[in-house]
Amino acid sequence: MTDGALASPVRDRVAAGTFRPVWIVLAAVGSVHLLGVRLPTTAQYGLLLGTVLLLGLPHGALDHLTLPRARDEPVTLRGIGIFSVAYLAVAGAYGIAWLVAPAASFAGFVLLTWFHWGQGDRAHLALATDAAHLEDPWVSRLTLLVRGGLPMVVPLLAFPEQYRSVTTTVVGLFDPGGGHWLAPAFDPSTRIAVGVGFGLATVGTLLAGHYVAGDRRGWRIDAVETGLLWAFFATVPPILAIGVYFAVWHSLRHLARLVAIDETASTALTEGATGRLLARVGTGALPMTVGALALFGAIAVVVPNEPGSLAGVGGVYLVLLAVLTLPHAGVVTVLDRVQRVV
Ligand SMILES: CC1=C(/C=C/C(C)=C/C=C/C(C)=C/C=O)C(C)(C)CCC1
Ligand SMILES: [Fe+2]
Repeated sequence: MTDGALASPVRDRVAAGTFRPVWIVLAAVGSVHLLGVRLPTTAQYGLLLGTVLLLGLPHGALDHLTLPRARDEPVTLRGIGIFSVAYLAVAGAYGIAWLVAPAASFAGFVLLTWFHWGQGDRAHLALATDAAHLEDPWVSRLTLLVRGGLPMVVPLLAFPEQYRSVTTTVVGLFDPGGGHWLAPAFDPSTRIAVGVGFGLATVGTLLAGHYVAGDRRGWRIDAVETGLLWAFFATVPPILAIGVYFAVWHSLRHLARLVAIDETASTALTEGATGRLLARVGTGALPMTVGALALFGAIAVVVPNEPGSLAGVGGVYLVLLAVLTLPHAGVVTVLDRVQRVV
């Protein structure tokens, strides 16, 4: 067990809710696609936009409460005020970067997500399982690299055209044709090299984990999930795949982590009081979710080229996620240290 592992009744509930049911959802979506079913792109964007309310935005809307709760410190109005100003300053600086250099900001967004989703998965493994293999610092870093890379790299290998179209749409909000210098990323030779490299990193990381900790349950869960995510992102078109993953994988795991450090919520969880649990999480996340929605509207107005389609609105949403994820990943990085995940 790692230092930060949760108390066991909470941990068992978190594990029960975040592993198997979510694997089933991904496997079901993947299987339907293997049978040849395809959702129209607008429906895929619609589902991605559903994460505005469905777990996605709300998962970051508790950031202002996260560190005080993790450190067992009181939440004060003054603390929230200072936190919010700093948070918006970081988000705002990244927003300006989007205006100045949209293509580089997009590339930065993919790398930021790679890091952040990797750190999220690593923490969940460390906290919800006996992931002894993560106690090795190199296996821990490599696991972040592999887990975060799955949603960012595998779609590039399997669905380069949709990847390119999302890139063009998002960058095009700022500068039509501005995604030009990202074009080499979509060349077959780049994709083959990235695919081989990432495949080797995946296998190498799992082997190294097995080597340092043996065939333990936490490692087996890691291996099963890594295989499942490879298959999922190789099968399901990325706008849809990322929408599903963002809600039921990344956000659900993060929210479960926050429930575990909130006594009111974790008591409701262990007592099976679902209504009370949802009310607690929902009321906590409501104000900042509303704030994020206002920012969504503001970005739609500020981008130089007004979004003229559902894809454009989806693009604005991705820019919103980008600017919010920078300070959010900062909070999670500190949380990882407080909970001794790293
Ligand atoms: C939709 C989509 C993409 C990127 C999505 C990203 C980067 C989402 C990030 C969300 C975050 C960081 C949420 C907060 O945790 C790709 C892979 C570029 C191409 C295909 C479709
Ligand atoms: Fe997150």
